[in-house]
Amino acid sequence: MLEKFNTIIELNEHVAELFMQLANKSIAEKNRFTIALTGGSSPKELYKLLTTDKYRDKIDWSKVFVFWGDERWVPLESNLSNAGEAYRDLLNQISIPNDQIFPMYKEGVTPEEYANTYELLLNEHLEGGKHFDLILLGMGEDGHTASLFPGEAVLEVKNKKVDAYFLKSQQMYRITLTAPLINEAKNIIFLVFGEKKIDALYQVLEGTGNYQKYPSKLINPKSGNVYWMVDELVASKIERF
Ligand SMILES: O=C1O[C@H](COP(=O)(O)O)[C@@H](O)[C@H](O)[C@H]1O
Repeated sequence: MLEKFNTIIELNEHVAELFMQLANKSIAEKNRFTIALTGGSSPKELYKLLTTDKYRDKIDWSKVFVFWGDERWVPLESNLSNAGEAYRDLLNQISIPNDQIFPMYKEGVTPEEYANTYELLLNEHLEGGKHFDLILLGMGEDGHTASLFPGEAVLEVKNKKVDAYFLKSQQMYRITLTAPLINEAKNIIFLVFGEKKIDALYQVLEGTGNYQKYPSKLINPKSGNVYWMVDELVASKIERF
């Protein structure tokens, strides 16, 4: 489902409403809500919005279990840490038990070891060991999502839920949910806006390039919903509007 908004403010309001509805529905039905957060710049305003009076106390955060879609292998104090950003913008402002938050980073272990541990955490906490209630995703200017980067072997991984690898182009380790696991989610929300991503969005949604070139093309949930939340500017090449 592709939804276009005149402004990024309207887009974030709409996503915050949807987030609240999905959380409340899931908590009413099964007493918990499992989410994977995204990093980068795209979710910043959404996270802040969720801490405002309009949303903060309308979600029972004590029933929310927070994971990440991907992470740069850096300590949470680093300004490159996706988890660190989410703590600052959202998690430190809400009443959520600390043992329900699972950053994708741990001091003293290798990224590969922690990918295996994270997989066990997912087995334990997700419905059926694999179904997130909601995964938030961003998309880079190169069409990557989570840490599924163009041309990387991680794009072909089928037998793991979480993978870690050294991303040469950025000279750092990345850890990420794999595409098969992401596609088991009940709901996926992509947040994509701004002029710099016009071409990537067009290529992913309407272009002929394959997923090795535009990894976001891998995201196609088996039976869940995928919402592409875009602003007018980024969608300017998309013909279906
Ligand atoms: O490296 C990453 O980039 C993507 C996109 O970031 P954005 O700044 O363009 O929103 C992000 O979704 C991912 O979590 C992050 O690790």
